[in-house]
Amino acid sequence: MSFIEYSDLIQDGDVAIVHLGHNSVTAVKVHHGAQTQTRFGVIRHSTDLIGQRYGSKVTCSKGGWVHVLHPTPELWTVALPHRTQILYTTDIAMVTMMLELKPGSVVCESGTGSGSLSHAILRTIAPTGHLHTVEFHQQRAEKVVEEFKEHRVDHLVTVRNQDVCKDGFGVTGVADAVFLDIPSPWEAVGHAKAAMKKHGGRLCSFSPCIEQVQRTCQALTDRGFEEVRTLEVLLRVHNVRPVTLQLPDFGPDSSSSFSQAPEEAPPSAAPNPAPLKIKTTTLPREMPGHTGYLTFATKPRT
Ligand SMILES: C[S@@+](CC[C@H](N)C(=O)[O-])C[C@H]1O[C@@H](n2cnc3c(N)ncnc32)[C@H](O)[C@@H]1O
Repeated sequence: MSFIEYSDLIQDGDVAIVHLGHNSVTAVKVHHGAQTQTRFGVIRHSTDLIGQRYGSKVTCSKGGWVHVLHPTPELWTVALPHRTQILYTTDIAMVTMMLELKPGSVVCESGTGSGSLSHAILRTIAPTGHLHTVEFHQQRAEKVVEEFKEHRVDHLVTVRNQDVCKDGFGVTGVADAVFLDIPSPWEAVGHAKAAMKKHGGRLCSFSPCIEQVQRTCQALTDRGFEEVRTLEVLLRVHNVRPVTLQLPDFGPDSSSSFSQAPEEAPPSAAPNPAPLKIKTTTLPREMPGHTGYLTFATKPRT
């Protein structure tokens, strides 16, 4: 198992994602002899997991069952232990596209936080790219190093425990793209520019507040970045459901010859038309709210 390569069978040492039900997943480190408690009973790793195929339905000790899934960055985002606020897949998808990430890209990121975005970046830039990620909180930096090893993506990433606003990314002239998710991104714009390749690249900054966006846009413009754009991704999932529509009865057809002489028209005894059964969509009553603004910019060739 690795977050960047699929394997069929669950093996000792893997990190597997246990799907317990709708919106309920948990990550499990698989070890010979270990057990995991769930609300459906115990999962015994040696007999229930190791050697089974990813995707298998596993029956727990109380008779309930779960599915055991191969890890992906998307599943990790919903299963990971939160140390910070994290980026979710809706924003991550936009970031990946707008930063033009691809296999081989070199990316700088700060802060690393809980590593939600980092895992998605790593999957995209593998097998030849590299992520330089900077986190100034020591325990968070150590925890994410441990997780990158467990997920077998550590060869693609360098974690630096330093303040990006003071010390930068620790690399110069190598990055195709830079991503910032820190409280004062405008203080890191100069370091971001220095980390980027001479022939230019893309930058994204994620901020929850518009005041942060204003200062970041100003700093980007002052430093010669171009195509500065801010957007917000709001996901509206429509409910697809069957509806039955009663067709309206408009009375006798006015275009028929009877319409010229209404007194000659037969009484409209026609039965109501049969109701129409169709599938349609309705808007959600509630929508996930604001997460943050994504500001994108291009560093031109220098
Ligand atoms: C909101 S979290 C990032 C979450 C991350 N994008 C994810 O998806 O998991 C912000 C992180 O930035 C770190 N941070 C804040 N200011 C920093 C700085 N100047 N240098 C390095 N890290 C910083 C914080 O310690 C925190 O862990």
